[in-house]
Amino acid sequence: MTAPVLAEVENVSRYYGDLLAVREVSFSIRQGEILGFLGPNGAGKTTTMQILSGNLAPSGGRVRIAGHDLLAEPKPAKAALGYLPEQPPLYRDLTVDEYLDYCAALNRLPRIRRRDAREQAKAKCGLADVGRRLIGNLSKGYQQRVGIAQAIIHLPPLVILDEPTIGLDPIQIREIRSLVKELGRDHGVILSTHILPEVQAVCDRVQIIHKGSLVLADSIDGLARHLKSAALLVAFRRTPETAEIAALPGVRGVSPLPDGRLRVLHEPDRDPTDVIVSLAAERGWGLHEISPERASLEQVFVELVTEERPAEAVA
Ligand SMILES: Nc1ncnc2c1ncn2[C@@H]1O[C@H](COP(=O)(O)OP(=O)(O)OP(=O)(O)O)[C@@H](O)[C@H]1O
Repeated sequence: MTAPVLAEVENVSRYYGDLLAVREVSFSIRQGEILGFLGPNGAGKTTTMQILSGNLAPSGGRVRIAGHDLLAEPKPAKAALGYLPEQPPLYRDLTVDEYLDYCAALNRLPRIRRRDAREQAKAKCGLADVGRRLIGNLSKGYQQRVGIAQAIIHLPPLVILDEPTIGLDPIQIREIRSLVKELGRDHGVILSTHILPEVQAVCDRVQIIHKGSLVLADSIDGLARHLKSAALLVAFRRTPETAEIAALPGVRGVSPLPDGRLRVLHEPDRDPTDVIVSLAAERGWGLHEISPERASLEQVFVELVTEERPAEAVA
């Protein structure tokens, strides 16, 4: 059975004055998915997250959360989502328990359920031992856990996290990422980030936003496959002069690698594999490896966001 759709975003745009910060963005997320919303600084991630969470009105388009239109039926729509903004709304002078009680009340949980909700959220976020500590005295990593706990205290099906690991040290980053992954078991999660390995480590799907437009929507594996590499890795038993390979049609350059292989850069639509294979047989080069080089996710990201793409290119 297909999991229910938790959020549907249709052609959402947002202007700030004359600046079109988000341009006709559409996507959806189902229960059990962790969707990475990836983009460089200023791409429009926070604006999109604020719109999705009902904190900012779109200039155009529509958002439905758990089947409820966010503008027409804000109460049930907002009850179905939890939101961790880029700047978590923490009160430094409250204890963790006091703050989470307050958040439970804000989310209109019946008084009788608040204590259980607080304890469950603390348990999920690794906060069981710090309920009586002042938030201001906690480490940044623990403060972020409190931020996540407030987002899930009312058990929303959808959780939206805007840059949850920003400003954390490497150990805290690892802990928060594994917490996000755990959240993905019970909730649909939208994770906004500018860090590609974060998406790789945590998400099932990715959407790349650049200058307000989605430039790619794919699975994590699909993202890696998305850009065909325009280079071959070639190994011979008797390596020819690089000039011989460099002279082949479509070849842009040849560079020897430290492990003895050659990296043959070629024009994307002129793969010289067949020519190299037959020449190697003819000239006795002893070809024993020839394979396309796989672009790393970093390369894919850089290529996608540094080239201008028409809107139709969005998957
Ligand atoms: N309140 C605002 N008024 C005017 N322009 C804004 C406002 N908020 C954001 N912008 C602009 O809109 C664009 C998108 O910003 P947004 O914060 O959504 O991007 P982002 O991808 O979240 O980046 P970052 O990670 O740096 O926050 C940027 O050019 C930004 O300067």
